[in-house]
Amino acid sequence: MESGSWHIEKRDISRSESFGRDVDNAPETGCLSIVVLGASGDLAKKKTFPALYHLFLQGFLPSEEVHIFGYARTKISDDELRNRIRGYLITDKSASTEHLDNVTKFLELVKYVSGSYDSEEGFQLLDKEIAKHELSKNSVEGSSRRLFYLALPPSVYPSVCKMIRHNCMNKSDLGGWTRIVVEKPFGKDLESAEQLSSQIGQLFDEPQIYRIDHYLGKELVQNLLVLRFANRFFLPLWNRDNIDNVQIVFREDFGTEGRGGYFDEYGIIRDIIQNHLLQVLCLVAMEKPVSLKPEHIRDEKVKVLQSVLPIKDEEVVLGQYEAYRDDPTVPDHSNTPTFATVVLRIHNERWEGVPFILKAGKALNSRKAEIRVQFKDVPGDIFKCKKQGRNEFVIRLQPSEAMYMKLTVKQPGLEMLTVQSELDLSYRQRYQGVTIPEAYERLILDTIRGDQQHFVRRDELKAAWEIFTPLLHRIDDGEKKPLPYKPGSRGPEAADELLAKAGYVQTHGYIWIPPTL
Ligand SMILES: NC(=O)C1=CN([C@@H]2O[C@H](COP(=O)(O)OP(=O)(O)OC[C@H]3O[C@@H](n4cnc5c(N)ncnc54)[C@H](OP(=O)(O)O)[C@@H]3O)[C@@H](O)[C@H]2O)C=CC1
Ligand SMILES: O=C1O[C@H](COP(=O)(O)O)[C@@H](O)[C@H](O)[C@H]1O
Repeated sequence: MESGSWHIEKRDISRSESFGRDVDNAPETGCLSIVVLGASGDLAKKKTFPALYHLFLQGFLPSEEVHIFGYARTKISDDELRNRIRGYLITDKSASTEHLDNVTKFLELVKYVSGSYDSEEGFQLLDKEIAKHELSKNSVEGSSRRLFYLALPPSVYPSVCKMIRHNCMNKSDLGGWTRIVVEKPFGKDLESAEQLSSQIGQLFDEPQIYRIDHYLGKELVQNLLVLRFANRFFLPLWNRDNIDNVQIVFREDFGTEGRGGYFDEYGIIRDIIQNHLLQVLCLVAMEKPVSLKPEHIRDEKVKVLQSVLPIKDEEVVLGQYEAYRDDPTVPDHSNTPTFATVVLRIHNERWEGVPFILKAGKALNSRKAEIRVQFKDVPGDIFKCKKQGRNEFVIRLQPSEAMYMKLTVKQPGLEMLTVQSELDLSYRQRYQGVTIPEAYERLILDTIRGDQQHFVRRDELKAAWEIFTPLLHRIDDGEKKPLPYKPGSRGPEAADELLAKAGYVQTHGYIWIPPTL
């Protein structure tokens, strides 16, 4: 099979082979209604509907049980919504007839309901449509499952949740369920996030709320626990005695591209660092959980977050790319950072003194996300090879998923010379023909299965906002200003200087090249 193409493999939705999944959650069948609120938006068309399509293809959304509803204010017909979605599912003009047929079958499951986010009428109509579908599938009252995916700006979460609670709940607690999925950014600071949490918490119980962070659905992020706790050689090395510094990096080689209005309100720290990168940090730094049960894992993540010390001003570099303000939806005097490097310090026995450097930026020179663990120098270096670089363990989240270990070896030949090389596990090469699922696909499947392991718990979210709120307020008040940088560059030079000050030693003359097949 070609790499990147889809395995069309019918699977039993209730069959769960993953570790750590609660047995209580096991077989879940019955009529399933998936409602995408904000169906007219960017996330819905780019991520949510394509993820649902791929789940459908693999047999996780059987047409005899499932119906998908799009809901938004825009007045369009079922067919107009279907055509919009079709455009994102069929990108290739030479798509096979099988692919076209599959898309058509999938789109037959999709219906559109138009209504506002704060009026009963729209949601009553939605409820009527869901009930009609449930009836047509002979669902017994109380055994139907309703999943509401809020692909919406957070400002409308409270009213939408209220409308769902009052008008669209699964009719009985016997059997079925009602769950809601909420997107980030969940709030703008500690106070607003807590307020949002209380508002939603009054309407839904915590097990019904799925706070999605799509980085938790990425293959190599999901691999972190296995890597750390199922491999003997990482156990003794993963601490302050051996590790000098850790970098968690997100780079994009494009700017805010049509999302300037949204982005300017949030900035790179709220968009990427406070959620995606911090979640990755938790998995890199946490202690071994008692088991793989979601609550055990999330307990350990919260402990890491609560051990993070207040961020020091001198350990932050902000940037804003030139031309960012050319976007007509961005104010002329915007102080919003599109780049940030922030050093976090974890005050516990394992990590005292080890900087965790979180770096994220838009309009940079490349697109990639990775974790770079740099080890300390070898004591008593008889080969005098320190200059060639330190050992590093790199986990490349995207693109070209890989993990590689940079190490020093003898240069092949007659001379006793050392050289930097790597032990390389590149997924495309090692797992040829294996399709790596999209993060959203995995996470939506988890919500259907009732698995909260890869979702953010309320106390986790609170601890995350506690770390960044003071810095965010200083930026919002204009006390801390971003430095300009050229689009297509590495970001402000001051960020590299901060990296060096934090202890990162760059290996010159060595570049890892992903192997080609
Ligand atoms: N787009 C992306 O790549 C990502 C987005 N997210 C998050 O997902 C959520 C949705 O994002 P996205 O799809 O980009 O957002 P959009 O701005 O595209 O909004 C989605 C839909 O919500 C409705 N809407 C927009 N603004 C308002 C408003 N002020 N009041 C009421 N309704 C409004 C519109 O539908 P209508 O007018 O038809 O009702 C729109 O089609 C957000 O929380 C975002 O942060 C998370 C990760 C990535
Ligand atoms: O959440 C977001 O993520 C995307 C990047 O996601 P990725 O999976 O492509 O790495 C980012 O572009 C967007 O600004 C942000 O809201």
